[in-house]
Amino acid sequence: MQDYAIAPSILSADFARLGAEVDKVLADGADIVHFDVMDNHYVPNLTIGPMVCSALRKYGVTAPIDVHLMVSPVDRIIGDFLEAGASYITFHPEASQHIDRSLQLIKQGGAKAGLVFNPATPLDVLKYVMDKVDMVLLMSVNPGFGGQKFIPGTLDKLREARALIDASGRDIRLEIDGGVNVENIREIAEAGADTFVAGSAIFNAPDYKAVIDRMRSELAQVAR
Ligand SMILES: O=C(CO)[C@H](O)[C@H](O)COP(=O)(O)O
Ligand SMILES: [Fe+2]
Repeated sequence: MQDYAIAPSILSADFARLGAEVDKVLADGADIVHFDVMDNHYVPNLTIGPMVCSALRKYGVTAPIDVHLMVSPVDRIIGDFLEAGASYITFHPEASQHIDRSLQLIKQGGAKAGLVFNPATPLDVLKYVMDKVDMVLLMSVNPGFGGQKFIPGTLDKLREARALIDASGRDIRLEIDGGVNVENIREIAEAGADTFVAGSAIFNAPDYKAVIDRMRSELAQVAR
């Protein structure tokens, strides 16, 4: 059985009660905290930064924190997130002037590094940096907002990314972000994803555990 991970996006959590929300979703079975950083420049929205990541660590969160950077420029914020306790740091290749350098900054700081591909961004650059990547994140919505609808063409792109990752022989997670829910998670896993970001599907539901349990039972039925 594949090692599937469920990563609730705290973008849809109640920010006024963030520590309690993160505790709850982890106690309810989540594996990873997905942390969306938006700068109102690379994307048309503004969210949270390294101080909030650091506050979650001080509050006692020990689970992996998966920092999804939707910021430009990328490099000058990486050090702050390394200090703040990020486990994964991913960024969009369009937002970095030097993709290889940004990946190295993350890895030299002791975090895992990843690249994020928007729905219309080709995977081309991946082959040049495969040896430095620990995570590939495919966006299944245009970045900037939670609660959007999954773009179906992402399934073919997942299959393409899965083939590249398998051919590399490296231990690289394949994460999907945007519009993931109980109804589509199985099909997404069958296309090759192993890490599932879900914001509104979990945090907008009255019972987080019920949603996560249903996601896991869908994943247990994935055809291999
Ligand atoms: O990166 C993101 C948006 O840019 C979010 O992680 C994503 O949209 C999650 O929210 P939802 O599951 O509601 O689509
Ligand atoms: Fe995200």
